[in-house]
Amino acid sequence: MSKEKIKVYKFGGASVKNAEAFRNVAHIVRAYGGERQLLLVVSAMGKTTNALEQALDLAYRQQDFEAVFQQSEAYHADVLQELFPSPDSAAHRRIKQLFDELRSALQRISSSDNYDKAYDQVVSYGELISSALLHHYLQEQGLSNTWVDSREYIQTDSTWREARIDWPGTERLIKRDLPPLLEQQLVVTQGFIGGTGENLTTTLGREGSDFSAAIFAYALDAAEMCIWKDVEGLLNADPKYFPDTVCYPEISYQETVEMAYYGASVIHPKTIKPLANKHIPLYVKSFLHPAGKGTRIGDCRFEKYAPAYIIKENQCLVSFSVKDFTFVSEQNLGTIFKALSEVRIKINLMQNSAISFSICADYHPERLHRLIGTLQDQFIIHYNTALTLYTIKNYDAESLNRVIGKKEVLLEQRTRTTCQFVCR
Ligand SMILES: Nc1ncnc2c1ncn2[C@@H]1O[C@H](COP(=O)(O)OP(=O)(O)O)[C@@H](O)[C@H]1O
Ligand SMILES: N[C@@H](CC(=O)OP(=O)(O)O)C(=O)O
Repeated sequence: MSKEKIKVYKFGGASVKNAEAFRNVAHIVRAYGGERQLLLVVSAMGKTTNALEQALDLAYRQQDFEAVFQQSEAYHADVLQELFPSPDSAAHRRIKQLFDELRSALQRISSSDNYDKAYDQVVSYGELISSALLHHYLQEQGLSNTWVDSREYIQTDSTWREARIDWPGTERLIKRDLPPLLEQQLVVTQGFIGGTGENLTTTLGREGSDFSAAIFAYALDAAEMCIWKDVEGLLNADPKYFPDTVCYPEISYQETVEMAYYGASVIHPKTIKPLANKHIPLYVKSFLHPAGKGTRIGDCRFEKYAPAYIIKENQCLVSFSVKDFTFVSEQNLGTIFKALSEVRIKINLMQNSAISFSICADYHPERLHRLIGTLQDQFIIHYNTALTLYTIKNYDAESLNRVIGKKEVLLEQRTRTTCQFVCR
């Protein structure tokens, strides 16, 4: 069978948050996935990744992580119990084994370990557990499938927590093994995680499962990919902030990548490039209303899109001034960029004047203090926190007024199509 027939479905945390959600996944796979070879990429259940981060923090500080661990274990046990009433099923044994491994991993952590490396070894269990559950549940429902360990396929370097993909190696391994498996039956694998040449686990960045699915779709030359979400499709704003959103029936890769880059959290920003490079359409659909049309993202072009509103909270605005009133030079900027990269602060917006340079970034107190420590001898540094970055794409007077109104604007930037405001 041709590879053109392969389809990749990604199910995020919200779509596997309880037993009912797992039943719904089985329904979607049966009702909509049938005519093609299907790869399922799944994230950790509900808010499991946050819980594992909390357990890791406690373990790293040599504090008691048992309560957090047991809460997560009990959450999974409830779902397991509802899906597999018999306690001696293979699913129960496998999940118990994974939680035992996770507890040992947490117990082994010492405060002298590399935190980011330990993070990847621990937090990856969320996806290992959810994918094992999905594998057993689909199996039990008569949907035969193979569980595949994505760490053996998504090959990365050891940039812990934000691993970089070895594209040729990853593509070779996926192409070698997965098409024959997919010809036989469904394949279930994990989002978010990869592996190094030394068989250590890495993660691809928070919310990275969309990206994982796109990597598989790319390497498989899939016919299409679909991410199943709790919204109707790609909307012109997050419905958690705006009551009257509109859903784009069709939108271009470029428009989408820009929205994701500016912070539309519905799609991980790295997802689009691999798909666009191979012209693989991406569907965003609702797992709550799977028969809905959703959004098709692809090679299309429209003159006029509805204004899109993107909100990024918990921002900080940092300004660097040169101490002796000389201009901010390329050399100074080079020093600042190098320090930002070292402490892993990503710039969301930047602006310079004659003697100062400002950036807006997600607020990570510990990273910011390390940055200040590195640069305070050379620059006068001021910062504000608790700010919000508003981006309006395809703006007009009405949309600007709607969002900014009487807010206090600390920094503003406009192009012909996009407006950005950092507000208190
Ligand atoms: N432009 C947008 N269109 C649709 N949803 C958006 C948009 N911007 C932000 N969101 C938010 O993204 C959420 C879905 O993404 P996410 O929670 O990451 O899904 P999952 O983790 O299940 O994959 C929605 O519930 C919605 O609040
Ligand atoms: N579980 C990871 C990866 C991920 O992509 O999750 P989700 O698909 O639920 O956003 C996270 O929470 O970051």
